[in-house]
Amino acid sequence: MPELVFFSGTMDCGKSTLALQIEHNRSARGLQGMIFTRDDRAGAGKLSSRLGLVTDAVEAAEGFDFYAYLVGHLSKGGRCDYVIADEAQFLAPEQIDQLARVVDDLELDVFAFGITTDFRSKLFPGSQRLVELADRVEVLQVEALCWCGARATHNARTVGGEMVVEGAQVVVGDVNAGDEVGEVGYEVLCRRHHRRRMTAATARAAALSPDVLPVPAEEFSDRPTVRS
Ligand SMILES: Nc1ncnc2c1ncn2[C@@H]1O[C@H](COP(=O)(O)OP(=O)(O)O)[C@@H](O)[C@H]1O
Ligand SMILES: Cc1cn([C@H]2C[C@H](O)[C@@H](COP(=O)(O)O)O2)c(=O)[nH]c1=O
Repeated sequence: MPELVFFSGTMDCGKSTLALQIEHNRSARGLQGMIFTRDDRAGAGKLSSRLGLVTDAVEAAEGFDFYAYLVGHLSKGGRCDYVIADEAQFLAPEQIDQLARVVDDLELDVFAFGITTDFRSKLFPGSQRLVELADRVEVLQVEALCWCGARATHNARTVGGEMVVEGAQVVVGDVNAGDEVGEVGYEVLCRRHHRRRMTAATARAAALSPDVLPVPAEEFSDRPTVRS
């Protein structure tokens, strides 16, 4: 039975790499996939992984109709054995409905890849629809880590290294960026540090702050004794 599968995780957990691996393994067996993406960091019509691999893809911009596109392709004698859709969080809910229709009516597997929540830890509309419609939601196994070493579960947007909670939902960008003043970047965090808005940079700054350095004993002398 063909399936709609949503491969989900934080930024930088290997979603695009897995998309490229699925594509590689299937094409190695003579299957022909149709690859879609939207607003990849590498530019329009590209599906790229931080491991350095990149492939051409059809840019599924706003208003793009997946079902109509694939019906058009097949009816012109084109071949398509499966579908890959990367950066699926950016798709509109109607486009996810079209992908479900591709599975049900065209009987093609659809593998969608994307982050579930935005920098405010709110669902992207496309990801919400995928959770609602997918036959399976697969959380990626290679876990991205928070600076504290815990599993990263949330995506933070940073400006000058500090986490921000205001701004447009969609701002294309990357992790390991945003350290310069005014520069937007992203950082994956565990929930605890996302809630506390504590990024690697602010944690580092706090650790260096005189407030948390060991305080000489005489400075405590005028403080009341804490009873246990
Ligand atoms: N230099 C590197 N060596 C080994 N693995 C790397 C390197 N750079 C990135 N990676 C791996 O690639 C993952 C990011 O892959 P990518 O497919 O771009 O992520 P996503 O699409 O989920 O944002 C990282 O979590 C890491 O496991
Ligand atoms: C959290 C968050 C992310 N984005 C953007 C930033 C990147 O361009 C993509 C995620 O790509 P990845 O391959 O998963 O790293 O999404 C955004 O626009 N808004 C956000 O809140």
